[in-house]
Amino acid sequence: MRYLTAGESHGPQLTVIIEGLPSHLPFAKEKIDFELARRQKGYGRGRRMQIEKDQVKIMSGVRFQQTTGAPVTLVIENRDFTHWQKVMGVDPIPEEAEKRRISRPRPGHADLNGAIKYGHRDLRDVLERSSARETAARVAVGAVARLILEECGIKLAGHVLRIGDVAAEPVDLPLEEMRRVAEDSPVRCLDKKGEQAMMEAIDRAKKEGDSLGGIVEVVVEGAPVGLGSHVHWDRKLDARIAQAVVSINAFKGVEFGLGFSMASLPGSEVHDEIMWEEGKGFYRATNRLGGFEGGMTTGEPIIVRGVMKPIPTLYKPLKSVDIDSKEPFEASIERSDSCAVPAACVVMENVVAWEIANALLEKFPADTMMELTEQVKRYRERTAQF
Ligand SMILES: Cc1cc2nc3c(=O)[nH]c(=O)nc-3n(C[C@H](O)[C@H](O)[C@H](O)COP(=O)(O)O)c2cc1C
Ligand SMILES: C=C(O[C@@H]1CC(C(=O)O)=C[C@@H](OP(=O)(O)O)[C@H]1O)C(=O)O
Repeated sequence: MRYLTAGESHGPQLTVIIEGLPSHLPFAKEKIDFELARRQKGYGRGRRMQIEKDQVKIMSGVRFQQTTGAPVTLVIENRDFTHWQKVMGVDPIPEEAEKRRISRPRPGHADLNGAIKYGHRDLRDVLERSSARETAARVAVGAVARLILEECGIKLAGHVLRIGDVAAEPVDLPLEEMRRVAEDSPVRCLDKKGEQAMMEAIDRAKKEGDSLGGIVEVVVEGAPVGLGSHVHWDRKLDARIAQAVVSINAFKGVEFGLGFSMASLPGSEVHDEIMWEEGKGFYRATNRLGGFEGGMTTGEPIIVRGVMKPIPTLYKPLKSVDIDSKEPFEASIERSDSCAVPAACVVMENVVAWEIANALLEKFPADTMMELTEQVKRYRERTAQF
């Protein structure tokens, strides 16, 4: 499968085309809209989220609530466009565009590099596309992937482990419960004390005109052994997930299982001992590697964490240089998120879902969902007997 997204943050809409979906996938629009609504929530978001009400319009590839096998086109409207038509319409009004031209790049955003690379004198030509508004499109794609995973008995959930200097206490919950507790939390945190402290940290940062990043964890259960491959670098599924996670706006790092702490541990405290049981087949005694060996799933839960840097647009300005006058300035801004880690958690869940669904369809090529689910079922039976 593959997909493309298009659309600017303040343009009329985001558009997604997904190609390679099997036919007869029950296409539940309400489940896609549910994921989009989840992404809009979260403590620390700015005013833009009060304007948008993200929902997909299905424009192709679906009839009578099922995929046909043809490319699926989804559209998400930008309600804010009505306020930006003069500068974002196809026929912009030159005086208006000049009046609202941006020449002051923000440290930490794509503004300056993008302008130099693409030769723009209006930084809007960069920021419109580099905006994390695009993650709404990727969440819609991931939500479609989740529909496939659901049919194949694969589930996932995400939660926030850290915001700024506040770390959540470890809470061990079954996946469904984890999902429910995270959903009820304004910061998607499983630990109630941590949740409160995180919200206070966001309030403090906001008051000081600053922003916060954090750490998000996603857990996937039910992925069969052997998704991905050791035979070539670009077929390693952990590597693909890593790319997908670091491609989320402001994500700077990724780790699996014990992650970076593996560096200071001996092998005997990192590798997961192999066990075997009649009927169940092979399994690991522990899951310290987070579900991957050799770029392939082990059959244990996938545990992946991503780190998000603090939001670059600050009310407390950082020093920068105007691209026209070359004079230093301290930026002032209209609006921004102070912390988008809870929203980014939903984005991460969905980009991971896409990578797993894609790997599933590489291992079990299928034109129809019946072909896919049958292959997965037979393979699970075979691997239990291995
Ligand atoms: C859900 C989400 C919301 C974001 N909101 C903002 C925002 O309001 N203001 C901002 O400057 N950056 C925001 N960002 C981060 C920028 O989009 C990101 O830092 C920018 O595209 C530069 O890319 P990089 O940080 O990956 O280098 C957000 C990121 C995510 C995932
Ligand atoms: C629009 C979204 O996030 C935006 C991501 C973003 C950025 O620079 O990444 C900047 C802000 O945009 P605006 O300046 O219009 O308020 C966020 O609101 C969204 O998540 O849907």
